[in-house]
Amino acid sequence: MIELENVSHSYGGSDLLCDMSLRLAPASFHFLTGPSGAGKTTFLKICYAELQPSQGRMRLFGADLAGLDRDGVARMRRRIGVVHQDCRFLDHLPLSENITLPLMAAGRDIAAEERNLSELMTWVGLKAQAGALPPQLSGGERQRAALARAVILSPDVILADEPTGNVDWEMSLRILQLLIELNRMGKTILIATHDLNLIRAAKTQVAARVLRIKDRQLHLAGADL
Ligand SMILES: Nc1ncnc2c1ncn2[C@@H]1O[C@H](COP(=O)(O)OP(=O)(O)OP(=O)(O)O)[C@@H](O)[C@H]1O
Repeated sequence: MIELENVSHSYGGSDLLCDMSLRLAPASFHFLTGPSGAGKTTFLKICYAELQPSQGRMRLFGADLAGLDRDGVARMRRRIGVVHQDCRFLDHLPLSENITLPLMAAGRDIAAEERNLSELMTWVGLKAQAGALPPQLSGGERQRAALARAVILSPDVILADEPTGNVDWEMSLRILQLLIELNRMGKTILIATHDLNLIRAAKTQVAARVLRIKDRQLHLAGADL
């Protein structure tokens, strides 16, 4: 699904990520952890081709990114749903319109997707909030809405950057459960998080691999987590 080969990244000449290789297999479940500022968001941006690494090779769904034109990259990116750390809603648009924005961007007929939207809003428990504006939502509602938007195009891979960052434990477990359900439907999941308890909770239900960024390197964490 996503393959990084000897990928490194620097900002302004200062090394952040060094020589990282990773292969996310279909229907796999991964966590990415590491201290604040270690480069987790940067790593995710490379994975969904928002950022081109300073060095190394990237393959999305078997295609080498270096050989794709802009349209080709955009096509590959549509197969990846992203839950951003800050949710990134347009505050003047109702929630339902925020969630359908990726459909518009992909040139799909929104009217034909009404049932899809309705099922998705029910799935994330936000049917009653469809007409609300993003600033009127709680943190947990925003995170679930961001997840709904990330999956509206039925992506093969979901990348989530701190999807439980600002919510209590009960809501964290609810969001985790949604991601586990997506994985059981065959989606590949990569979650960046600081929350080791969340990782422990997931490991009771799925065979999750835990990656850690430490000293600019990517490590596979042991079972001692
Ligand atoms: N566009 C940028 N230009 C320059 N430096 C950047 C840029 N984006 C991030 N950085 C720096 O790279 C480092 C890693 O940032 P990043 O957001 O990837 O870390 P993170 O592990 O996700 O952090 P956190 O857990 O706090 O969200 C930070 O020192 C940050 O200031």
